[in-house]
Amino acid sequence: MSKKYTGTWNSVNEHEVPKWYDGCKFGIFIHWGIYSVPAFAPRTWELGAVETNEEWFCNNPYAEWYYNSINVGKGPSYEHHIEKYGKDFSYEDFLPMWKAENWQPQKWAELFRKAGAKYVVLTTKHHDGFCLYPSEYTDFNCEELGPKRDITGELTDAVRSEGLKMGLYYSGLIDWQFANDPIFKEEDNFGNACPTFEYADYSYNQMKELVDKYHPSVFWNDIGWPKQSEHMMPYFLAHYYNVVEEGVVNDRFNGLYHDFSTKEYKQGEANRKEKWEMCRGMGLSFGYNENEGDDQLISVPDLIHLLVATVSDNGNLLLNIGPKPDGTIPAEQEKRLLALGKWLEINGEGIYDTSCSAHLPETAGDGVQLFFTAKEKDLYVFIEGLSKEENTVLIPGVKGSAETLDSTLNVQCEETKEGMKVRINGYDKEKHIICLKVKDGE
Ligand SMILES: C[C@@H]1N[C@H](CN)[C@@H](O)[C@H](O)[C@@H]1O
Repeated sequence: MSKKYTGTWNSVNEHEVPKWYDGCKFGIFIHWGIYSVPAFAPRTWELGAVETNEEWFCNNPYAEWYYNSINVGKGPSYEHHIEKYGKDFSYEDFLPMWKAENWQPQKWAELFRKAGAKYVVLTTKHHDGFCLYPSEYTDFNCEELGPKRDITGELTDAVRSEGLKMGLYYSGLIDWQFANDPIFKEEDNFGNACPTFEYADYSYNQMKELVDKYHPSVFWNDIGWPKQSEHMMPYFLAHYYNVVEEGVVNDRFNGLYHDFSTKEYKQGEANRKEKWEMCRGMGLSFGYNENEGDDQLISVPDLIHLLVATVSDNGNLLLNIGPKPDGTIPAEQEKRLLALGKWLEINGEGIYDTSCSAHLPETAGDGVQLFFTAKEKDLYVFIEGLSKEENTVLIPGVKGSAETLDSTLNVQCEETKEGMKVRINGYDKEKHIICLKVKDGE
């Protein structure tokens, strides 16, 4: 009998992170919207690398912030807009250009499965207020305008048919249909971006309709929750968990509640003692940015490192894709997803359904890095930084014998007083990080 939650903090605080979310380790974030048409942002900084002050908001690398980037009236995106479209061309004028004419949700879902992802999170309403589902509370949605399809409904069906979990993103506190003063500083707006009871009711009703229509396995709220309806938060959470027993939420609810905490690029703190999730784009943007070609995206080795380092630290990686307005996924992004999937086909046993090991990451000399995960008593050792075909690596404090998850490698082990000395033959750089399994090694 599943637990029934009531609309009190005591009740919802009994909720625990469901095992499926911890075991999944890797998901696909999708930012698709009106902003995918202009698809423009300057390539400046990773979030968290600099202060989010006026310089950030007037040189915002997030292409999905295009509305605000022209609303501030200065900076590269503003100048680009005036030059390419003219000052009388409004953000909403892009809507008829978003046709999704080549969109095949099943192809997306198949690609996500091949990438080794186990869950997906789609933007249902980003800061521009445009809804990627037929909301009862506004006609500013993708069934009435633009693609004229229920994007959320079609993608949810396709994702679930491929055996992946479907999650939904909702911009809880910024909605430029309700409050659209230009944002120059985070503290001025994020804390009270839409300060009306009208918006508080609107957002509560939309969040509830998303739960009731799509039963999302993840409810990924962004920015925060309206102060005017903070007292309603436990009611929303109780309803969500009662409707979606496996449901899980992130930590962007005014710091009042979370199942898992989030990092975004360099912003946020990860504490390996609790479940957390890293989200980022493959470049500096979530929305598709035409300025980000193949050589400006994260490399495959760095992507595999990010996944291994995140998972070994008790995190999940939510890697974003920014589709084009016609519904295709940029080739440079698809290439990286397939490369990650190929690596996971060989090494996924050391990633999926693992937990944090008692062993902390460490260096093993000659630029070799070691990361660890555990699965009950078995220990998985990830070795990064090999360069030669034949390598000898000391794994400090580890005893027993190891086998490699990559059957094309040859591994010999020797027990020494410092730990396990492994000789690895047959390495080449296309293998990136390799993984050894030490039976009963945890
Ligand atoms: C996942 C990211 N979250 C930030 C807010 N920190 C958004 O401003 C950004 O556009 C993206 O949706």
